[in-house]
Amino acid sequence: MFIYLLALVVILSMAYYKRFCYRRRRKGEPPIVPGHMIWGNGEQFKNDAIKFLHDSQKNHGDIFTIRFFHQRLTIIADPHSVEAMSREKCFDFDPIQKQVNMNVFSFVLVNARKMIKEAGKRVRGSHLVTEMRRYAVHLDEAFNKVSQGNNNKNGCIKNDEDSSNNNNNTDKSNALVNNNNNTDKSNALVNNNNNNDAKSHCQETDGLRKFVSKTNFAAMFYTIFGRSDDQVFEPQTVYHCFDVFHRYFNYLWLGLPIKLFPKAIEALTVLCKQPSSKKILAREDLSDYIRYSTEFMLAHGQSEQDIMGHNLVYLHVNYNTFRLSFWNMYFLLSHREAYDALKNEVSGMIRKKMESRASDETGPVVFSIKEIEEMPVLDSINSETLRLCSGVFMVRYVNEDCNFKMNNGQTFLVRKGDRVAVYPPAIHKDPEIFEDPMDYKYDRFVDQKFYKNGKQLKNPIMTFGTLCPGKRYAILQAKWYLVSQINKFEMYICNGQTAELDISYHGHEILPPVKDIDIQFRCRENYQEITMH
Ligand code: HEM
Repeated sequence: MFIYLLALVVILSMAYYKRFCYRRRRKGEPPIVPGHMIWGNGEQFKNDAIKFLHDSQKNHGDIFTIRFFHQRLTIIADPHSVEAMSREKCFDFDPIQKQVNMNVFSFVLVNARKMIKEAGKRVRGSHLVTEMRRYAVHLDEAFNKVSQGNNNKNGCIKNDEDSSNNNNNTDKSNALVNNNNNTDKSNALVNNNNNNDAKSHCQETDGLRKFVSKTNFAAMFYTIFGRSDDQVFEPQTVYHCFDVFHRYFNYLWLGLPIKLFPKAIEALTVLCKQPSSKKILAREDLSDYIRYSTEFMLAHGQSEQDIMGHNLVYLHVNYNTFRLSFWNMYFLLSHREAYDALKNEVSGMIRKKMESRASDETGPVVFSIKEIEEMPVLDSINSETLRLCSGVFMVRYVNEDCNFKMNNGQTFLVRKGDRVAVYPPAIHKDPEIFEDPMDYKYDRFVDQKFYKNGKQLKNPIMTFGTLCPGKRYAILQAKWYLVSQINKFEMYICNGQTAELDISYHGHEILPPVKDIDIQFRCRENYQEITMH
């Protein structure tokens, strides 16, 4: 009996292998990277994705096919061919977007192409200006709220008088300065940054990630959905539930049933406790994106559950901006030369604007979107974070057998039903493109061009793929967050703690840290109020 069972198992395994895993390379197809009989290249990828892809590129060239179980992925490793991949008609993003909507958030978006195209306009042009203004206001409120912590009941006070009143934490003050070896006393923006002053100011302790969630994520959340007194669908609850839910994202995306993950069900149940679409639409300060998409979905007969699913997808894409802001802050705080360079850039601009003011002019100093976008140090800092922290695959489904022409003129046959992908993290860490690619260099992108095989890269940072409609909006929010943060707060990492990227999240646009780190912060004295128009 045992022999028969064993024979059956062997026959079934061979049939599975032949049907799903075995493939003979056809003439003209990209080389196949050898892997395990059953799970293909999964383990090599999991152990060290970047090394595995760099080695495969060295051994097989700029295009090759790998396999995760039965799923084949043709990797385009040549950065110059990304544009061609993006333009290729037989490579389709829709099935990928449908897979996320269905497998992770349980809904199908009707007339998805039109909706995404039109809704995407709601974070560009004049909408971008409106949304950024809203974000700046919510961020200010969030900053005031965090600075009204245990020690500083008055929040951010903009004058000298608070210095003696709130001093009830001398020990921490000393620790704060000593731990971080901060020697900067260089300009007005940070004129209280030395031991004596530190003693006379109160500060708060928190996790950096927690701090960014209470400020950046909260401001994004209110910008998206408007303000409300909802007890469940509010930033901190949603942030915590997303944090749990995201741990299972890759499994769900690949099609594993959510029933296998009780914690994901628990988190999703809370995330779905949203107000009705009618209630959300009644909010005057609702974002243009959610207003448009909700009205579109209602007009196409979609259910309340579908609309909730879409709201979560939108929060999910925005969550990347929160992760980006965490890393931006972390790198700044752990590289004081970067911190000081940005601080000087911000204070220099504020000073210049103050000097050109009429003597009776008061109120916040106003930055335009263009000014924020054109700050070279800020731009480089943000690009460097995007380079180091992205984990995303840019994937397309192959909807028919086709010949794909690489940038160098070579043509390869790609099979219907496979997927093609670019893996930006491997390009971002290519030592031929970026010198010392594993190092953080805050000014790496200041007036620099990047080359591969002697040819300049059009887009050295590919964290947003080619399709993301929110790229400019997300970058602008992340930049404004840094400018406002550095203008308003002093912040230090406690006891030289370090944060590590959690590579088990590979596939997510921006990777989260393995764990949070402790920070101390306080509101600057005499900071100049700023705003964006
Ligand atoms: C740091 C923040 C963000 C990152 C890193 C990011 C990254 C990405 C990436 C890699 C893709 C796939 C693109 C491709 O394969 O070519 C994508 C798609 C998308 N992103 Fe973003 N994104 C971010 C923020 C946002 C924001 C704020 C929005 C809000 C509008 C947004 C909306 C979308 C949408 C709607 C798609 C699907 C596009 C389509 O189906 O054509 N993203 N994003």
